[in-house]
Amino acid sequence: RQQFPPGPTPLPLLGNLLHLNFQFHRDLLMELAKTYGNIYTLWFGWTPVIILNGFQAVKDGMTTHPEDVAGRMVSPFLRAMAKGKGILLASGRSWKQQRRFGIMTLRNLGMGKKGLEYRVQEEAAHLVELFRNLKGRPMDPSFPLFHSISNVICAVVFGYHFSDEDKTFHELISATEKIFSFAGSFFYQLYEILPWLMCRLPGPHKRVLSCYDVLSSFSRTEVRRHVERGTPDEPRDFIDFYLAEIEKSKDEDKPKYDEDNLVHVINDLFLGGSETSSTTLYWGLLYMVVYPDIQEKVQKELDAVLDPSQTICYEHRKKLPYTNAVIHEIQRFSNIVFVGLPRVCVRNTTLLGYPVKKGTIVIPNIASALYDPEQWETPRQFNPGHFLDKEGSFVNREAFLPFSVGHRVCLGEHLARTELFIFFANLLRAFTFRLPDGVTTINTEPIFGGTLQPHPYKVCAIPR
Ligand code: HEM
Repeated sequence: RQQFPPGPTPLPLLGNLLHLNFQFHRDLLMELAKTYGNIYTLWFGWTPVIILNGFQAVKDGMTTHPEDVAGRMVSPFLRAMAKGKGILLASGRSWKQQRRFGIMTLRNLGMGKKGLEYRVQEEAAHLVELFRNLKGRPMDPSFPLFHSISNVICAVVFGYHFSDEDKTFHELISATEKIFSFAGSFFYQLYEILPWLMCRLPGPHKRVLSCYDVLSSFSRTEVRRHVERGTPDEPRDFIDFYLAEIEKSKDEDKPKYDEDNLVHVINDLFLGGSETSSTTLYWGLLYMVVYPDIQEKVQKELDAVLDPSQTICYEHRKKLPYTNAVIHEIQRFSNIVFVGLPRVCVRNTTLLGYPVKKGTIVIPNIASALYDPEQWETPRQFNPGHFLDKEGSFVNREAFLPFSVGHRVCLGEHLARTELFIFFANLLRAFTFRLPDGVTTINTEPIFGGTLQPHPYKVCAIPR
């Protein structure tokens, strides 16, 4: 223990798990920093985990020696799921290659008339139509949001999008939801501590592994379909680009690209790209209902700047500082990825002055940056003013790190920002969101899972 930054005394076998009530709760982690400082150690059973707390510690820890902390923790459960392949749960050379290829291909797909932005606009228009057909009747927007956002990634990766009724699509969405809600649960923790036992026992962990297999077998079928169709002259979607790369690298000694990796990259894009943006928008509509004055101010700005039928582009954010500030505040305040994804040191290094050995797990507590009292005027209040100066112009804030920071910063950040802006602006231009008649209270506390989710709620989308 003496080799590590300080921390609460661990118990034999369980370490600090009792302290933590078997979960990494953002507020508890921030509370512990008051006693042990902005870098401290917790024991997860026999495994030490270093926590970085507060904007400065998260930023310095992830960017001073970014290469050294770029490994991903591949715990027994995550290994059983993705086998260290793809991007999200991979490390080392393979991760670097897959990530670089993913970024480059998303950039290529972003260009041209029918690029990523066009896909987002198309899905946002479809969602507006769907809400309009409800004619202001109460509805839970969670599923339609999830559907539209994951259809963006489907169009990009598979080259087509699913209809509202498609059975396969419903299966994929349900599998994704189950995977996310399992993360961090009691059985998940148990699997991490006793993998040799849990992998032999039935239970929710086995059902979630089958959900991941549902995703993988769908991705595999799509890859096969593309292979049978043959490589087109002009690649049309992510799979076309990747298959062309497999062809190019097949004569190398150690080919960098293969179908197995492709399946896991597709899963990562689907998992990373659907739940996150749609949950943020789900929070966004909830906050608009809770703060009708903010909703009204956004609508006034949209009406003043945009024609009613004008297609909304990401570029419009520059003329819509208040709307842009509200979207940033939705992301900051909802803090959906709460403590962030654990990293692993890939070599011996130093972290904020402490020597740290290769293989040590580090958690950059993103919530502590987004709620850092030294960085934000009113960290625990929903306040779009955090992103506005005295003249009402938009200001970027360094401590705004919902996509994390360093070498593993979110690969879909640009796509996510485009989605949030275009969906939010389209929805608020077309509708006023309010609670159904007779409903007077709404719960704004999060449910802890793979991401922080709002409690299910209903709203009426009243056409404007
Ligand atoms: C509001 C939306 C989103 C948020 C808040 C978010 C947040 C994050 C965070 C915090 C990480 C972990 C970074 C780290 O390890 O330090 C991450 C990784 C990742 N995200 Fe996102 N993300 C969002 C949307 C997306 C989208 C739309 C895509 C797909 C195009 C995506 C794909 C990924 C992938 C593949 C990784 C793994 C990167 C790696 O390990 O190298 N994300 N994201």
